[in-house]
Amino acid sequence: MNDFGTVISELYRIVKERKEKLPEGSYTAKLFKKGEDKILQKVGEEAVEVILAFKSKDKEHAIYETADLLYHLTVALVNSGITWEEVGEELKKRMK
Ligand SMILES: N=c1c2ncn([C@@H]3O[C@H](COP(=O)(O)OP(=O)(O)OP(=O)(O)O)[C@@H](O)[C@H]3O)c2ncn1[C@@H]1O[C@H](COP(=O)(O)O)[C@@H](O)[C@H]1O
Repeated sequence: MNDFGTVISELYRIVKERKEKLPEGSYTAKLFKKGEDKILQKVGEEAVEVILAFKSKDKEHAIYETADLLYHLTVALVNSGITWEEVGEELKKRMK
């Protein structure tokens, strides 16, 4: 069992570093170079893929596509200067 918070924080850190350094050969850097419209388009595409994966009732496929969406959401968050901690705070506020 991994600690989801640790994994998502580490992913955020790596993605942020890619934005700052824009290394050659990095898919993440390529997304940042293409800009916001491309990043948000990928979030939309991956969301549709998540829906299709859940409809397929294939658990492994659903997990794979959910991870893809979370990665692309992380890129969108970094691009907008929003942290997963801020999203977590919003979720916490809703807890009853
Ligand atoms: N978690 C991911 C991750 N999930 C998915 N992907 C990439 O997302 C892409 C999605 O595939 P698609 O077929 O939808 O897109 P595509 O046709 O390749 O490209 P587009 O023209 O549609 O953008 C694939 O190239 C995957 O490799 C990811 N790429 C990177 N990461 C993380 O980001 C970090 C930095 O990686 P680099 O981008 O390689 O530096 C890595 O350490 C990982 O932790």
